[in-house]
Amino acid sequence: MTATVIDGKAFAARVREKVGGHVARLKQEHGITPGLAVVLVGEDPASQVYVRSKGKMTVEVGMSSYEHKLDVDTAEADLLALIDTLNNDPAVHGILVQLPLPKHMNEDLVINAIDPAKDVDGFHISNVGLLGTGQKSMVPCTPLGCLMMLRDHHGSLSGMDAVVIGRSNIVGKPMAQLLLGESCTVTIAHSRTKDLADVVRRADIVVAAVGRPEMVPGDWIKEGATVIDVGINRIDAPEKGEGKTRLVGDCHYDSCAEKAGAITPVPGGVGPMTIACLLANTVTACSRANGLPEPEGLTV
Ligand SMILES: NC(=O)C1=CN([C@@H]2O[C@H](COP(=O)(O)OP(=O)(O)OC[C@H]3O[C@@H](n4cnc5c(N)ncnc54)[C@H](OP(=O)(O)O)[C@@H]3O)[C@@H](O)[C@H]2O)C=CC1
Ligand SMILES: Nc1nc(=O)c2c([nH]1)NC[C@@H]1CN(c3ccc(C(=O)N[C@@H](CCC(=O)O)C(=O)O)cc3)C=[N+]21
Ligand SMILES: [Mg+2]
Repeated sequence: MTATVIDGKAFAARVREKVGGHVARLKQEHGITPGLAVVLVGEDPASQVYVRSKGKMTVEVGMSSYEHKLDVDTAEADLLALIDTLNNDPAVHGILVQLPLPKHMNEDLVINAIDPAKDVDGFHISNVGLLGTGQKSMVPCTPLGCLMMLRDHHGSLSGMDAVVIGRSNIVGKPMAQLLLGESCTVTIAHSRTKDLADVVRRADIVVAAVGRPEMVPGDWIKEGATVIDVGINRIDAPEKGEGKTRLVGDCHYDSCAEKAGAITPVPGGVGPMTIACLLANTVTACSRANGLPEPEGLTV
């Protein structure tokens, strides 16, 4: 079998178009422009690229983008003060603090200082609790993007065996919650899992969120399974020339594509959907903040 390639880049463009439509309506009918504030502490070049592309797409869909770049040695209290200002700024409907934060900061403390209604990452404990109990919340962007692609490809996921590899708070755990919400039978695997190969071989849906380049080989994949590769790993690519690099996922693409029914590529899979869902969450947050009906089809 040769897998259907799930084109996250094209899907993300359609999501952004929908977001753009809602933004235009909010402006025309209500005079409201949704705003997204992104806070970056430090100068990690990869994060800078990512923050820049988020800012560009935010503006492209008609929203206001506010970028705050803080020095790597900024005091935690100063970051908390900025978050407080953004929490109280009526032009800001979504706040994202780029992770990871420098070592001297307490990530939990910082995340939980964000107004949960503006927490477009869905990382605040209040949103985590709402998601876990099946209530309306802000849903983390990466898992939300994965779920949109899975629903689009399969329709109903009810009764499917899903294996999520990775148990981070930002990807693995919320992904598992969403799949449970779709009535999948969900297994969460991690670094202590015994016989990961056997666990993965049972799965109709595999979501890999590990951060280990090409760790999942095709022979772990059940014939016809759907593979969602969240991993973004930059590896050396001497074949492209000296000092060159390329991006790969957590799954070995070629061998997995031979076994899978459908697969997301890296790049061009989950990554673009994450950014599109960030914009979707911002327009959802803006609608809720103004007591307006939520845009349809942009959240779970
Ligand atoms: N496409 C996108 O938009 C995004 C992509 N990413 C990418 O996704 C990947 C995962 O990110 P994140 O969740 O933050 O990563 P974390 O490092 O926070 O978590 C990794 C998880 O993988 C598990 N793990 C590590 N080694 C193994 C192993 N050998 N076998 C099984 N499980 C293992 C860890 O287990 P344990 O808990 O036991 O340590 C942990 O639960 C990264 O490549 C990251 O760059 C992340 C966010 C967004
Ligand atoms: N508070 C917070 N929220 C996040 O959502 C968050 C974060 N911190 N820290 C870092 C991770 C990583 N992440 C990515 C999103 C999109 C791409 C993406 O668009 N990738 C492109 C490739 C980009 C390239 O070429 O480098 C693709 O996969 O096609 C990548 C990575 C969000 N994260
Ligand atoms: Mg992490």
